Amino acid sequence: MEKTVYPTEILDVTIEKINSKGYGYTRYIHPPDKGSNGKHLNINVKNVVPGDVVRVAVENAKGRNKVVVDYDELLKAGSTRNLKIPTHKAVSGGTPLQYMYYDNQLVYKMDTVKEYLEGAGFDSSFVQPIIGMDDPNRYRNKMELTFGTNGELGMHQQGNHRQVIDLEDSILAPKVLVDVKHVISQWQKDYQLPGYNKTSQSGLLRNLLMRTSFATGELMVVLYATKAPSELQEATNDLVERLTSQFDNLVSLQWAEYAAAGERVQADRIHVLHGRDYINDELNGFKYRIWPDTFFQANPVQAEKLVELALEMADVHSNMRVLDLFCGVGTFSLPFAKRSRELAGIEIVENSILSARRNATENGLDNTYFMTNDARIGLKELKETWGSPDLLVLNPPRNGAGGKVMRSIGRFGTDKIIYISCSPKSLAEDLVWLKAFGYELVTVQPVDQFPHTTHVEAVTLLVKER
Ligand SMILES: C[S@@+](CC[C@H](N)C(=O)[O-])C[C@H]1O[C@@H](n2cnc3c(N)ncnc32)[C@H](O)[C@@H]1O
Repeated sequence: MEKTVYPTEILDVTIEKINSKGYGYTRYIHPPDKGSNGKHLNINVKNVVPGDVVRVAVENAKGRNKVVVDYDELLKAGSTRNLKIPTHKAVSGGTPLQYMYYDNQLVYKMDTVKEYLEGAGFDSSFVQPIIGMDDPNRYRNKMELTFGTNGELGMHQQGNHRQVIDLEDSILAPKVLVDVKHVISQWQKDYQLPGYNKTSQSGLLRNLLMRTSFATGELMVVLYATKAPSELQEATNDLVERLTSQFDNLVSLQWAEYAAAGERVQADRIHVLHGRDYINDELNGFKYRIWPDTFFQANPVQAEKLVELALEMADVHSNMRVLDLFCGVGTFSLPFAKRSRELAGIEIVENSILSARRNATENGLDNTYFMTNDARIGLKELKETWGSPDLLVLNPPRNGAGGKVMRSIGRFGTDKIIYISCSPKSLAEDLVWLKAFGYELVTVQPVDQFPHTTHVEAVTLLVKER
C-alpha cells in the first residue's frame, strides 16, 4: 500500500529549548481535522535560541513525527539571542550555540550537567558554578578542514557530510590559522588543483590540518592529498615559498600522501616539505612534542584549568601512588607525577604511550610507568605488575569508560577518584556504577572547554566511604 504524502506546511513556531545536538526544539500539535486528530510533530530547528519565533517549511508535515529543518524567517528573537552575530543558514555544524549570548551558553551547559546527574539519581547541588572563558573566541589550537569539490575549503555543513562550506573566518580559529587557510585556498585556485570527490573517488586535495601552539607560537601545516608532492613539483615548491615567506613561525609543513578511498585513517607516506614533523607545545609548564595525529587538548587555556582543578581536588602529595587511566600523551600524568611518589598511565594508542614516555623523560620525571593497553584489560594487569594506587584519575573518551571499566575501578577500591569528563551523559552513566562500591560524590566542577558548541567538560571528585 502506498504511503500518503501530505502537503508541505508553513509553520510559525516558538523554540522551547536547545537539545543535546544544539538544535532548537519545539513540539507542534496539528490542529484537529480529518486524519490528524491530536497528532504532533517534533520540530528541530538549526541555528536558533530558546524563545526565537521562526517560520519553517515542513515537507509531508502530517506524515511524520519528527523533522530537522532550517528556518526560513526569524519572526522574533529570543531574549538570549546575540543580535551582533549575523544570522545565516549555511553554517557548519560545529558551533550551534554561537547565536546565544555567552553567559546564556554557560547556563545551558551547567543545566545540562545537572539534568544528567539528576536523571541518574544524584543530588545536583554538588555541581559548582561553571568555569567559562574570559574570551570565548578563537580558542582552538587545531583546525581540520576539508577540501570540497568546487574549490571550497572548510567544514562540513551541519547534517550533510558531502557539502563543504568554505571558511571565510571562524569564531573558533586563531587568526593565524584563518590566514593560512586563505593562502592555501589562493594557491589551490592559482594552480587549479581539484578537491577530492568522495563519490567518484577522484581529485587531489583532501584535508588541511593546522596546529599552533599558544605557548611557543610554533605552527604546523599538513596537507592530505592523493598524490606525492613530486608529481606537482612546481606547485609544491611555490606552496613552500608562499607559506614560509608569510609565516615566520611555520616550523613544520608536511604533505601527507593518502590515496585510499574513505575517511583519512593514517597517511601512506609523510613528506616533510619544510622544517620538522612535529611542533613543541607547553601546558601547565610541561613540554610536549605534537605530531599531526597526536591527541592533544584543543583549548589550551581551559585545559590548563582542568589540570589545575584536578590537582587541587585530588590534594596530591608526595607519598601518593597515582593511576591515570586513558592517559593519552600525559597531559594529566606529568603534573600528577611531579607531585606524587609514582604514577602509572594506561592508554590504548601505542603512539600516545611512546609520546607519554618521551614527554616524562624530557620533563625530567623518572617516577612514571606507562602501559599500552585497553583500559578493560590494563587495569587488571596493572594490579598484578604495579600494584594498587591511592588515587585514580580517569579522562575517558566522549562515550565514557563503560560498565566493565567502572566495575574494575570500583573493585580497585582507591580512596579517591578524579573523573575528568567530556560528556555529562556518559559521566552520569559511569558514576552510577561506583555507587555500589561505596563511592560518594563530593563535587562536580563543570568547565566550558568548547564555547559555542554543546560540549561541556566536568572535573568530578569521588571518595570511598570507610
Ligand atoms: C579524552 S582523551 C584523554 C587523553 C589525555 N587524558 C589528555 O588529556 O590528553 C581519551 C583517551 O582515551 C584513549 N582511549 C580510548 N579508548 C580507550 C580504551 N578502551 N582503553 C584505553 N584508552 C583508551 C584515547 O586514545 C585517548 O587518548
